[in-house]
Amino acid sequence: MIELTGVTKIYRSGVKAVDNLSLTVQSGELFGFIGPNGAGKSTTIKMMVGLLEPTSGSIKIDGYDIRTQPLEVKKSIAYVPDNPDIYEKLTGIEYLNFIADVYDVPSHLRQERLNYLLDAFDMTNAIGGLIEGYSHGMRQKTVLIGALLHNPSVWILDEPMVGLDPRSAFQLKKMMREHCDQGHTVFFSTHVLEVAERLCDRIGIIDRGRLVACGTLEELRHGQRNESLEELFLQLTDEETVQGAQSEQQ
Ligand SMILES: Nc1ncnc2c1ncn2[C@@H]1O[C@H](COP(=O)(O)OP(=O)(O)OP(=O)(O)O)[C@@H](O)[C@H]1O
Repeated sequence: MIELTGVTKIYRSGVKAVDNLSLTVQSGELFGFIGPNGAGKSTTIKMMVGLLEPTSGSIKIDGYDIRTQPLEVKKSIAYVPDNPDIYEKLTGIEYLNFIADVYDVPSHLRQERLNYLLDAFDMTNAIGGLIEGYSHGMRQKTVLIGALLHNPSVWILDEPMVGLDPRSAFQLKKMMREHCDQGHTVFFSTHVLEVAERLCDRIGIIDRGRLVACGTLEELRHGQRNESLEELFLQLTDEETVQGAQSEQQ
């Protein structure tokens, strides 16, 4: 379960990247987080995983507060950043063993999970090679495998499908769904609205740091028409529409 309450982030530059964001993702839910470039998705995610400190507000993951119980949170989560920048001078398997050591994954479980994940992402043959020789997609898959190795309950993934080939993307989406069906939680950001539309139980739309909509697709449509998520997204994040609605309320 993920709980954000009144979370705001103002960077030193003065940019308010996230503005009083509150949302809850229940256990068993697959939650998609979408928004235009620069809307505040990665900033929100970095605060959820403890890489950035919120200016105000609180964040709890599986009941643990990221500010006061950061280690408990980090044991409970898988984090995949928006860019797979990893140690190039290691081989894939050296990197994964390093991550498994950091997370204290026992050796018998380590081998079992490695075999499963390497096979699932078609990386078994490549994992002995140096990361500097990997393509973007291979690096992304190595990061994903590392993030899932300690079998965390809450997956927090920043644009995880970028660079993945169709088979790997399919595999990841299947694993995300299965993880939630087992009662766990997945929160991921994406620009691919069709994926969010088809995969997610609920969707949050962030624009200029504010959560402008949150709910099931049906709820986002307000029960009115059969609008696609793309149409809803364009309406909700259109500057003129938003300004018009705001001035009507005043
Ligand atoms: N380290 C930083 N210092 C100052 N401002 C930042 C920093 N990182 C992000 N920002 C600003 O915060 C705002 C939100 O950025 P963020 O990266 O969270 O957006 P995003 O929704 O993830 O965007 P994208 O879809 O392009 O990845 C933007 O205005 C961005 O310029």
